[in-house]
Amino acid sequence: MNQQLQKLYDVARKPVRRIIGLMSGTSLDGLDVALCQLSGSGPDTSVTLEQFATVPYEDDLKADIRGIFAKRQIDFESVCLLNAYIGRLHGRMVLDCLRTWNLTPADVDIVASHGQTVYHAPKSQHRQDKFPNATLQIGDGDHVAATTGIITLSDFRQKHVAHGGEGAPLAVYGDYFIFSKAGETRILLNMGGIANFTYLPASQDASLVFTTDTGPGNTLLDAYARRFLNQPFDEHGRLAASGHVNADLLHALKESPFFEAPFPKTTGPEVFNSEYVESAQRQSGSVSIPDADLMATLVQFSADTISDAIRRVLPVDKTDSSQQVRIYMSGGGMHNPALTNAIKRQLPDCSFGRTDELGIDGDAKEAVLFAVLANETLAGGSASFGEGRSGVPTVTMGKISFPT
Ligand SMILES: Nc1ncnc2c1ncn2[C@@H]1O[C@H](COP(=O)(O)OP(=O)(O)OP(=O)(O)O)[C@@H](O)[C@H]1O
Ligand SMILES: CC(=O)N[C@H]1[C@@H]2OC[C@@H](O2)[C@@H](O)[C@@H]1O[C@H](C)C(=O)O
Repeated sequence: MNQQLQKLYDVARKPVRRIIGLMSGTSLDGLDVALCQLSGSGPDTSVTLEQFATVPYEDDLKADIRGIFAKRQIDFESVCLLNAYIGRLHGRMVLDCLRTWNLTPADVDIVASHGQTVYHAPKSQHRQDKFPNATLQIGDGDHVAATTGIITLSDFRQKHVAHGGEGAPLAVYGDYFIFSKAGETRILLNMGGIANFTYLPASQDASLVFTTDTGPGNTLLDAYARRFLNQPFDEHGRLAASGHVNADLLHALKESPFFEAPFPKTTGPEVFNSEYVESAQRQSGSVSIPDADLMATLVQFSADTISDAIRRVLPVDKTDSSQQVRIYMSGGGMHNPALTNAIKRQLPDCSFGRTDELGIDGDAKEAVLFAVLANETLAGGSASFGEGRSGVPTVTMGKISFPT
């Protein structure tokens, strides 16, 4: 037998596994590296976050990725080169983190690598009958495995698509196992480039849980922070806080059919980008509003569409205290008070916290998710999310790369 297969078998049978989860999201800020200890599987999964780091991307890498990111027409050679380059780079970033943490690759069982999403095209968006839902992540797992010497699971989204899903959001598969609690309805709200939430009812009924994207989180705010401030983001939402919401523009921004579509659904910067904003500005006669007003309106747009989506799952009876809902925030948007305060104003019946209070640093949550998905593929696989449910297929995800 191939010795690597034996190793994989041994890892799957270990009582406790050490898995490094890697996530590089739509914000292109860097690679999130989460060293996790995992035991059990399915609803019995237990995860401890041992170490976490975000390794920032250099400006030239950001520019290279932006050259192909979420664009319909690109230089195809760049995709080919970046696929190998990002895989090797992520591998080297893992090695750097391990050195900082005084660990060696031999101390780690598995790397779980999301890669870099470069294009996301659910059928609702591409609207071409003969093609299924589609999504593409690059940064090939063989390069991560060969660079680190650690068995790597990668490309988690394709199996989801193969079973009729949109390849995202996958958060439900981790959130349900780690964060659901009998007797408390929880909403796990992640505000990255795109915002999404997982609904975890107090009943813990697996057939009711789901994750859905809600629309833009920070992606439009970042695009205009680069333009207006020459900064990667509007620190603490200061520019937004100094402006006024333009009601006509806000109304035009909310016109996309995405917001009316049923859950679960996904989107990306392929739809919500500066062309989208410019078109809404033309439509609403707000092309020359001050920079601060545009930023304030974009924050309100993210906050309203997040709150509107969450409101759809809130219990109707507000007087029943057992039905109170707590929202646990994660992702970079939780650091932007202009955004979080606007959401809190829209959802006065909910209480708010961060996933940190549940033991997982909100900045690390998505990287931890991929460690949990890898754990499930190796050691679990029997948990069901309700047969035949649209958008939440019962599958395990990730392709296996041996280092040699
Ligand atoms: N101090 C801050 N003030 C304002 N915004 C912030 C701050 N810190 C982080 N952010 C926002 O968070 C973003 C990074 O968020 P995160 O790392 O969660 O995104 P991501 O993982 O790339 O996105 P996605 O979940 O869509 O893949 C930044 O680009 C910025 O918009
Ligand atoms: C295609 C893709 O990369 N989608 C990301 C993105 O970032 C946030 C949101 O859009 C979410 O749907 C997803 O990532 C998280 C980790 C998920 O799958 O749950």
